[in-house]
Amino acid sequence: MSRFRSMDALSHACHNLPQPDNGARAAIRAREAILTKPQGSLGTLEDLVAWFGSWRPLSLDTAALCVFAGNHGVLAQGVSSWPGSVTASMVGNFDRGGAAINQLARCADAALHVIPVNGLKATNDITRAPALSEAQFLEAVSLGYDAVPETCDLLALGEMGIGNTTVAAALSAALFGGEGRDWAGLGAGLDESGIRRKISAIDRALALHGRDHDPLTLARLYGGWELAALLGAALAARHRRIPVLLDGFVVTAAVAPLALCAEDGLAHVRIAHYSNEQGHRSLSAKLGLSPLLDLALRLGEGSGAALAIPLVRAAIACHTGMASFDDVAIADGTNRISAR
Ligand SMILES: Cc1cc2ncn([C@H]3O[C@H](COP(=O)(O)O)[C@@H](O)[C@H]3O)c2cc1C
Ligand SMILES: O=C(O)c1cccnc1
Repeated sequence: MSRFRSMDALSHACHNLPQPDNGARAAIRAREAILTKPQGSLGTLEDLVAWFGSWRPLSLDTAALCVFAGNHGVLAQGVSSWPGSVTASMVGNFDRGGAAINQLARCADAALHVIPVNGLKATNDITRAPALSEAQFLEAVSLGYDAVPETCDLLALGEMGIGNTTVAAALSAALFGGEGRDWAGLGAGLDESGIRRKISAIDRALALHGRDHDPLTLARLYGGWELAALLGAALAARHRRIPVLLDGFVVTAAVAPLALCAEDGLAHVRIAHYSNEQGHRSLSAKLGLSPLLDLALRLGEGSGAALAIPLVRAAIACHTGMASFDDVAIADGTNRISAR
């Protein structure tokens, strides 16, 4: 039985969210100002620690990286240069430790959880029918919600699903406006004719389902198994006050409906990097979020999210480990460091 038994129950959970602790944030900002450095000189690290500390205490013992995998009926429209069987092959590769994400998770000291959704059986083709029924959508959101480890201080999110840049583009267009050509990118490597098929598939899906639905229904109509699970995981993290690092275009599109359900619905997330997938910059701008890194990645899997975990660790280490100007004055007797 799904945790969320109806769209209303899910909608209620998306509209009633814990809020950041603004007192904790202000205390962090105040301490930042007395640490032994010029004001503001740690830039985005100062923003990161204030963000993290508005959700939970400043220690990062356990980082978890959840990668959800799913397949897509829209592949029948020739929108990817890879067959759907590659999704299962890559899940096997993740399990054996041979993928990029295995190496990046290890470098980040993050526990990698790979979660195939619906036995990797595909959604409907969104050019012909809703991606998922309500029951299927609720099942996938619930699975994602329950996949977030009980004990983790930071959650990074990734995905694997051949064809999923097409459904992420369609969902982005449905949520924020525009056509296929505004949101379709190269995905895992498409040629000219492939891009034309992708744009056409997105436009036909938009014509079929329309945009005049609530954000969760749009996620159900256009998204897919792993996108719904990602939304559930981001929602669980919010309810448990766990900060979240999003990966690239697909993960950002998957959780974007939360931002439209409630003002500040994504206050607990940061986008880890600018993906080179076309559409990610506009999507980040629509959400009012500035990605942390710009490394020209266009992989998915959670690669960018894993790379940003050490930044959060670094931000917390500076804030908690640095001496204040008063500490220095006391330690060396008289020599207070001060501006002339
Ligand atoms: C070998 C391989 C490994 C990947 N790892 C992530 N993706 C990425 O590419 C897919 C999306 O691209 P599209 O929409 O064009 O199919 C997703 O699985 C995404 O995670 C991969 C793709 C391939 C082929
Ligand atoms: O940014 C992404 O999420 C992405 C980019 C290319 C391929 N798959 C995913």
